[in-house]
This record gives sequence, C-alpha cells and structure tokens, in this order.
Amino acid sequence: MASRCGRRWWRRHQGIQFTKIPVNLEFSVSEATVVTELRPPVALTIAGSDSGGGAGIQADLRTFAFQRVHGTAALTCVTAQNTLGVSRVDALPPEAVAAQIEAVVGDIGVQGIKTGMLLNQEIVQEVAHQVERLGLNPLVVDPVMVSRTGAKLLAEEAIVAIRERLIPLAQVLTPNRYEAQILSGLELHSLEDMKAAAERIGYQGSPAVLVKGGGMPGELQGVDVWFDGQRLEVLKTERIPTRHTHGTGCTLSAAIAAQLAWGKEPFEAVQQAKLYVTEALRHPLAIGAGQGPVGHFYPLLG
Ligand SMILES: Nc1ncnc2c1ncn2[C@@H]1O[C@H](COP(=O)(O)OP(=O)(O)O)[C@@H](O)[C@H]1O
Ligand SMILES: Cc1ncc(COP(=O)(O)OP(=O)(O)O)c(N)n1
Repeated sequence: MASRCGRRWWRRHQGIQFTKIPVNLEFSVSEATVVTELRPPVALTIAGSDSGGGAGIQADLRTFAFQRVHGTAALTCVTAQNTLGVSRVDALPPEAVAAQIEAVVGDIGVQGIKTGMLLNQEIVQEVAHQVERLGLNPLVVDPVMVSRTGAKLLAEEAIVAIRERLIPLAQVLTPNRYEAQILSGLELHSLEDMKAAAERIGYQGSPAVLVKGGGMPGELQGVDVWFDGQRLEVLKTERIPTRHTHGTGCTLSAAIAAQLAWGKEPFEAVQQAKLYVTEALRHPLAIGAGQGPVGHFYPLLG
C-alpha cells in the first residue's frame, strides 16, 4: 500500500485522477453467473528458453495459445539471447528435463508434443527415453542445430543421438536447410535438392519430413518440401521480404504439434501451421537492433 506522501507525489507527477475505492466491498455472485469450463487439447514443448522471447519455449507457448491449445513446457536449457545473437547457454540436468515431462504427462496429459533446442547428447537421450517410456505421440521433432544468427545450438556429438534415438520416434521432422544438409549429406541449392534431401531423410526412417526453405536463396524462402514415404509435395507461399524472421522454425513446429493435438492428420497440420507462420512473418516485430521475431499475435490486430 502506497503511503499518503507517496500518493501525493505520484498524483503531482503523473496527473492521474484517483477514484475512491470503497472499503468493505461486498461481492455477491448471482445464480445467473455462468462459468464455462474448457477442456482444450494440451501440447507439450520440450525446448530451450530464449530470453529475447522470439524463439524457443516463448515462441512455442505463444503459438500454442493462438492455436487454442493449452501449452505446457519442459525446459532443456536457458539461453541469454536477443535479436543480435546468443551470448550464453546453461543446460538443465537431464533428470530435471525428465521430471518436467513426467509432471505434465502424469497429471495433465498431452495430445501433441514437439522438441526444439535439446543442446546436448545427454538431454537428447533422456528425452528419447521419456518419449518411449511414456508413449508420447504425436511427436514433432524440430532438429534445432544452429540459429540463423549462426549460434551453435546443439553439440556435435548430439547429432548422432538425434538421428538414431529421436528421429525414429517422430511423426513429423522439420529440418531447415542447414539441418537437412547434415541429415541427408546433400548440399541444398535448388528445389530439386530440397526434394532429394526430403526423400533421403525420409528413407532413413522418419515417417514424414518437411524440409524448410527459409534458409534457401531467393523465392525458395517461402517453399517447403514434404515427403511421407509416398507423397512428395511442395508447399509454397510467397517470400515475405523481412529480416525479422527470428523464431520461424520454432513457430512452425509448435503450430504443427498444436494442430496434431487437435486431431489433424500430419499433412493437414503442416498446411495449417504454414499459414500461421506465413501470417506471423507478414506482421514481424521490428524490435531490437538485429533480427526481430515474427508477430505471433497478428490475429489480435483486427
Ligand atoms: N522470408 C520468408 N518468406 C516466407 N516464408 C518464410 C520465410 N522465411 C522462412 N519462411 C518459412 O518459415 C518456416 C520456417 O522455416 P525456416 O526459417 O527455414 O526454419 P528455421 O527457423 O528452423 O531455420 C518455413 O515454412 C519457411 O518456408
Ligand atoms: C532457445 C532457442 N531455441 C531455438 C532457436 C532457433 O530458432 P528457430 O525458430 O529455429 O530459428 P531462427 O531463430 O534461428 O531463425 C533459438 N534461436 N533459441
């Protein structure tokens, strides 16, 4: 409670009008008061924190909310990050990651899961173990390795664990250009290269792969390639001319997980998610001195 002197100071300096609030307010709830209990689908993100709020857990939870899904989170690491880059990363112990997953799944239950930045081999292995043990699905694996600003987000030795332990458990895998090159062993310069990489990664054992084009040259920036063992599809939107693309990959994979939590089929989930990320890119946040985040809350803009 502010002191009298404090209140006078505040009034003088801010010119704010104060309304006298009656003491002993009696609240009465009429019988007509309606409480609407909701039972939304629940999604879980297993990812890192981005202090700048553009990617990672922060982007995932906002995306879940705009897909009308309740978002839960298991934090893997904490990054000190802004629009200019990553200055520090602190890992959580794998047991702490496991405990968060267990806490959410054991009580609330989840209908859609995504993994993002897993940082090191121990965390990748623990997450894969929990996914298997708890039978978590449908699972979207965003194999986060390097940010667009060039920061290394995954230890070298963890790539093998992602490939061998986690990818086989995924319903949808969403590598960007750089990650698709590592997983396929191919160089990606053209649409044909993206298709070849999607097929090669798919045949390595992931049910469905979406090779994302944000890191490709020119118009390919709005183009993604889908391969699910049978269908090879090109998902194309126009290239959005903005440098504020931070968090596109996190947003896309979170939106896919949310759509899967709603019961959508994987390809339809991907189509819906791409619409969301494209509109978010069309309303980017020009904050900070570098690469700002996509605008998750564009649906509120009217
Ligand atoms: N400039 C852009 N214009 C249109 N779509 C884009 C653009 N940049 C990225 N995307 C889309 O954003 C999604 C995430 O892709 P990408 O940026 O490659 O992922 P990541 O953030 O993991 O590198 C994809 O659907 C991609 O096509
Ligand atoms: C904590 C954290 N997680 C993931 C990323 C990478 O974000 P992403 O959306 O894949 O892509 P860019 O921001 O690199 O375009 C991150 N930077 N931090």
